[in-house]
Amino acid sequence: MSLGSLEIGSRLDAYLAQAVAADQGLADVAAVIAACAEAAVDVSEVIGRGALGGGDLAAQGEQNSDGDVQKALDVLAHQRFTEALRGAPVAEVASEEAEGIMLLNAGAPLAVAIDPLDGSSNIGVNMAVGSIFGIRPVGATAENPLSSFTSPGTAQLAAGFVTYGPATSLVLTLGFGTQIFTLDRAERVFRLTSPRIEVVAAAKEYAINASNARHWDTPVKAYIEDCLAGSEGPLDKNFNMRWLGSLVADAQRVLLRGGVFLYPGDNRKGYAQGRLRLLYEAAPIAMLMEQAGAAATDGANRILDISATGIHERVPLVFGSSEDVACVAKYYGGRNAAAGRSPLFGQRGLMRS
Ligand SMILES: O=P(O)(O)OC[C@H]1O[C@](O)(COP(=O)(O)O)[C@@H](O)[C@@H]1O
Ligand SMILES: [Mg+2]
Ligand SMILES: [Mg+2]
Repeated sequence: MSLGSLEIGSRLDAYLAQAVAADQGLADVAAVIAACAEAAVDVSEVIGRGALGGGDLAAQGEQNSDGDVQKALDVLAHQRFTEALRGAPVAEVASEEAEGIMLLNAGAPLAVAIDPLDGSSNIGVNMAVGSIFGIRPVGATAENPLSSFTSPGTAQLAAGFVTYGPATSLVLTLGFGTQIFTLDRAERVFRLTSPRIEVVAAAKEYAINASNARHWDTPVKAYIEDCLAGSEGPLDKNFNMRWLGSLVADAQRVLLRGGVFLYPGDNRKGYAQGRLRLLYEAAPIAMLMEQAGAAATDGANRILDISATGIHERVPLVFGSSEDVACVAKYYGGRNAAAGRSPLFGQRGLMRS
């Protein structure tokens, strides 16, 4: 489907109506997106009031499924999103903030994986956070709700994330390109502001939490060492580095400016598969990236081809400009960018350690 005559500034509901008019099969998906958008407007208002809201959004509570301490805003966003999804054609929800699969409307056709509040370490310091969702058909085995979530990311019908930053934006795909909508706060509606994102094939910016450098595996150490070498190294370009501590904000920058994001597996206890979760972080972001001409891999496999076996499963995640991601994948394959230097990992100081 193409966007037809929709203009910049069109409301999200008009966009969804046009999608449904072109393909009736998208009606349920559109209803779920509208529910997520409604919840996002409420969450955005709470975040926008900040300390004036009367409560401490960073107040710590219980541990979630992953062992992270939940903050008040994690819980509030989880409640608001699941409440909105209850009013949509959703049978099952896999949320970061709930241990098991939540059963909503029996017999409904869709299942949703959500990270209600992404970038939790930014709560309370007035920095960007977000919400991420991936929408899938309910699995073949109704008695086994997990079956809705064990198909590969290619089964997703739509995916999106909301960034609560200086502006609140909704980055969305229904499988025909990636669009960005911006929240019109006065009217409490999202309006189309970027009809078709096209990520540049290569850029000079990478994002990684460098404080973990000593724990990285050889391919990641080699790649980052070569980034740091700039134009004097095999990659032959000078890089900039950004790490916002919020996957959605880093992903939005990559969509708009290109570059590469890495959260690899590392040698810390519990981090063999990195930190990010396949169902409600990596798979939705991967769909948005691919729909914008970018790529996402775990180093060896396309993220969208990977199937989860549990709802909170982690996966090493590298995404961004297609040539940059392909370059990182070469390092994982034991080669680096410099022709004739393979196998290379004994040649450079960092790699000999
Ligand atoms: O603190 P670290 O290890 O740099 O991890 C940061 C990453 O963790 C996350 O905060 C994980 O998401 P949650 O906040 O939803 O748990 C990402 O948004 C971010 O990219
Ligand atoms: Mg997250
Ligand atoms: Mg979260």
